[in-house]
Amino acid sequence: MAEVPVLSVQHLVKRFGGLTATDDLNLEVLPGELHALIGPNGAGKTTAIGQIMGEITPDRGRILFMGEEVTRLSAPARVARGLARTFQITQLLEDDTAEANVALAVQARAGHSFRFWRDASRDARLLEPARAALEEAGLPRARWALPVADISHGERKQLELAVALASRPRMLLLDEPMAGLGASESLRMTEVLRRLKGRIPMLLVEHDMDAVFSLADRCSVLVYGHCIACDTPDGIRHDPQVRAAYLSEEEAV
Ligand SMILES: Nc1ncnc2c1ncn2[C@@H]1O[C@H](COP(=O)(O)OP(=O)(O)OP(=O)(O)O)[C@@H](O)[C@H]1O
Repeated sequence: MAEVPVLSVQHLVKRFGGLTATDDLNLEVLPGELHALIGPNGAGKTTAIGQIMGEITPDRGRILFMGEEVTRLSAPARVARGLARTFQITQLLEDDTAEANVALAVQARAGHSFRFWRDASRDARLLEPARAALEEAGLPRARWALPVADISHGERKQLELAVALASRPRMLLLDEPMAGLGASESLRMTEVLRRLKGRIPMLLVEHDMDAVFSLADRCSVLVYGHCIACDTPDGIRHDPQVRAAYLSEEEAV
């Protein structure tokens, strides 16, 4: 029997006025798969993630998560089902410590049972899973107690990954985790994602082609909101249509 995809996007359409940002998009992420979503600037990658998370309402089409339709569910309801995302521009509480940011995310997942705990950063029941998530995201221990404002851009990206992991997701949507990182920070993030690979299915939006080609099981290529190819990294690298539309233009291969 064929595997049920973790995520299935079917004939998705989203228009902003006269602009079709998502144009009959079909996409499947299989269990354990790291699936990259690539394409030129403005191709509609972030808009696709927004619709999968329930932050943007599609005009047409369906989204299935774990075989169940979620198209009309709210974003919090999708998070409760196990979807989590990171952002292109990090969204963290600057004055709180790295650890407290993750502890708050654990608290949010725990919901009502922690309603009366005011200080998430002091509760062992929150700190333990928070530290496990920080470990998984590869943030060095020495940085955990620092305010977010005092850590580097690369460390923020790792922290944001830890925040997403704190909700114990069944699937991760990563919107440009390497954006703004230097070469060594990108390599570190690539290694972190490689360690997560296989355990959590991931949809990775990323412009860093070295990272994409070394991590992805399959890549979908988006151009003007439409998927023009879905293949293994090797297949994508040698696809003439993809090279013409995207890769050769960016001199990525
Ligand atoms: N809220 C909005 N209102 C109007 N147009 C929008 C809105 N959000 C996105 N767009 C447009 O939709 C298109 C797709 O944008 P999107 O941010 O999804 O692309 P992207 O592939 O993620 O780009 P990048 O790689 O630069 O992040 C762009 O032309 C963008 O200007």
